[in-house]
Amino acid sequence: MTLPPREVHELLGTGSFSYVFCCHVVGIEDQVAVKVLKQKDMLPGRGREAEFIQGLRHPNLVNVLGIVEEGTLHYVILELCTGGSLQDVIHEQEEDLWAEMPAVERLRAGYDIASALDYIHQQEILHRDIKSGNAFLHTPIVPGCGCPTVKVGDMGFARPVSEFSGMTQGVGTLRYMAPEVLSSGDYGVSADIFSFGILLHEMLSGSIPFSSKNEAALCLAIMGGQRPPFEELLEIGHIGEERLHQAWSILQACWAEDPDTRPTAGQVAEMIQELHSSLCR
Ligand SMILES: Nc1ncnc2c1ncn2[C@@H]1O[C@H](COP(=O)(O)OP(=O)(O)OP(=O)(O)O)[C@@H](O)[C@H]1O
Repeated sequence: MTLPPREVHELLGTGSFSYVFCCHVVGIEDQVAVKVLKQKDMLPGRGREAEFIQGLRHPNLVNVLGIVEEGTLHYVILELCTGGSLQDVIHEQEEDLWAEMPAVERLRAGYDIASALDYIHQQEILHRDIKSGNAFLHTPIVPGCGCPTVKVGDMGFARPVSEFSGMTQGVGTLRYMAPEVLSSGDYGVSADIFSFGILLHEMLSGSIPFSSKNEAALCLAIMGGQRPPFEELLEIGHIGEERLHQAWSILQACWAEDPDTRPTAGQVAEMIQELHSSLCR
């Protein structure tokens, strides 16, 4: 399938591996994001794996609408998200809209990501790069109107999980990496749960995970059992002591040292939903 861009509107952003443009493409009415890859080998998945990724459909995923190889040009056609990444809105936007976002909405946003993870894990796919830079707001934040739908994107490192062998190649983003990924041992879907725990803490607290550490110190800290601090969670606002501790236990379960004791994405989604409902009462 080829879907050449019909009209290129604007550069949405650049990543380490790509340039992303807002475009109209032949055969799709809505505007899309076209991610032009700097290197061919960064195309998500290969062969059967690419089919896997294109077949994924979930309301909390940046759905992949096409993967195109045309001569020297390699690009991925994605659902367009106009609200920026969570990394942008939490740490980089001047308006500080995230600081105003109520705890209940931050939890809802966390639920969106856990639901997407639950779905891809059920399809036996491991994301391998869960972080705030890879979670996108479908539409921009409108002050006082809650958090727009969050969609998990960037499946560049995603791979199908084989029942019989765990992954051994450590990929992802250091500050979100599970200890077993850093130590290059076998890892599986529970490594995504660890990264999700770090991301959820970032969403609830508004703090950059392990902000002051250099790479070597960061590796040692994570492998030595260090995690983001409880005190930063107090930034979530007044949700009461019991709920604060409930949120803390969800985080601790996700980033447990032993991957086998971490909850599944479905269980995490349920725990977040329970806490969210108690805040809505
Ligand atoms: N679906 C999308 N809709 C709108 N903008 C997008 C979309 N996907 C990516 N972008 C924009 O393009 C930028 C780069 O995308 P992305 O982070 O996925 O690239 P990458 O090459 O995988 O880089 P990195 O590994 O550094 O994150 C994002 O920060 C965002 O601004």
